[in-house]
Amino acid sequence: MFHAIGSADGEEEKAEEDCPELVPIKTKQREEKEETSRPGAKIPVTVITGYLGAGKTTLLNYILTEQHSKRIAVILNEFGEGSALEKSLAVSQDGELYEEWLELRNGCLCCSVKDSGLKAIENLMQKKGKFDYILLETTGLADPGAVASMFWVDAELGVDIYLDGIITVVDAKYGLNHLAEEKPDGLINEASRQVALADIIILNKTDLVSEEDLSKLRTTVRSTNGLGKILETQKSRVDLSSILDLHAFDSLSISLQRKLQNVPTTQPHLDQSIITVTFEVPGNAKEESLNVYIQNLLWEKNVRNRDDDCMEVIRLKGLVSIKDKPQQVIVQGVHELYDLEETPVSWEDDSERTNRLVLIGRNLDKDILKQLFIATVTETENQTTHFKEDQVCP
Ligand SMILES: Nc1nc2c(ncn2[C@@H]2O[C@H](COP(=O)(O)OP(=O)(O)OP(=O)(O)O)[C@@H](O)[C@H]2O)c(=O)[nH]1
Ligand SMILES: [Zn+2]
Repeated sequence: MFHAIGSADGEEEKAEEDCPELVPIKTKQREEKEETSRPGAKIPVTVITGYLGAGKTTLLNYILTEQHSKRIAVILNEFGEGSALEKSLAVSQDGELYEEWLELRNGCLCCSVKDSGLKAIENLMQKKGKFDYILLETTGLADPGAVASMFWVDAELGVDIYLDGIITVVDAKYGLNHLAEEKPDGLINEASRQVALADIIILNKTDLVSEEDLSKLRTTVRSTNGLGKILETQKSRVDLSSILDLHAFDSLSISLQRKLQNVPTTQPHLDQSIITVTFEVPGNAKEESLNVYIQNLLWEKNVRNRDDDCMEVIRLKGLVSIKDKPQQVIVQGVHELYDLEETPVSWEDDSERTNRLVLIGRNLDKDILKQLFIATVTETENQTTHFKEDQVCP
């Protein structure tokens, strides 16, 4: 795991008292299940994000109340203003609001937290054996990158859990407005950031829009994130198997190569919008050179496009060939964090070795990014004038 100094410190320490103790409602059936859970197995965490009111809690409530065979621990974000559903979930037998772990009839656990989900997860991990999956809802304005980074950086958590994927719920009616919103400071708006980071994008509330409007939204979302899978729902009713166990961040995603091959470079659909860029460069890269390439983009931020705007990479995914490594290597990046991980798959022969990268972000120029990567593989000087070592972007 590589991360820039000072990049992804969590806002921990706050939610200690939010999730004190589990309400014990033990059943015989549950105890039998506990015995069957494998000791030492890592628990997947799926982060659920999406703009205010998009349908995140609706999705979690659906999962909490539906009958399924999974034992899922759900961490809801702070109670929204007057959301009846959220409150009803958190009401105890004597009608008082609780902020603690509740064990539900279908095997799920539930908790609501105020600030960072990190403490809640630490508390939750003490109840190991009672669940096999964690779903975490972020607040509507959250940058899911920060939440996702938390699972990468926190080594103590890392031994028990892993980030399975990021789901972004988009409001079909207001999603386009949210995506087009211009921030006065020129920063990328939250809605776009959330879509850019997603492995799964759920276009929810399709009952409220015409097929024409839905199609516009679909096109815009696709142009932002060419990699994520798009699902369409009403009341966030989605087949659980299509959103869980994605292994989006680890080397178990063996189908990654095939998946990456089908990702096209997209055209911007909104001013200043985020796009997806993909390219392939044959050959091997030295590990150090590859690190420099990625770090220039994610840390140094000294790569610019033709208009001299800084390239901002939000998500990076790729399959690369590293010199002297027989196995294919996955590269994953979220904001300033990235990771290189060997897959169990070996390159068959040298002629097959290639690097395929997918970058999602703003001001990206495919030709420049590719040219810089070719220089990385061939170990030639950076010919491009768009690489400015001494000019760091704000
Ligand atoms: N018409 C319609 N309404 C929906 C649908 N899904 C959710 N809603 C409603 O939209 C409102 C917001 O849903 P929530 O699930 O609370 O949204 P959220 O993303 O958790 O919202 P915050 O946590 O406040 O950011 C609720 O009143 C839901 O009942 C849908 O498919 N169609
Ligand atoms: Zn909510």
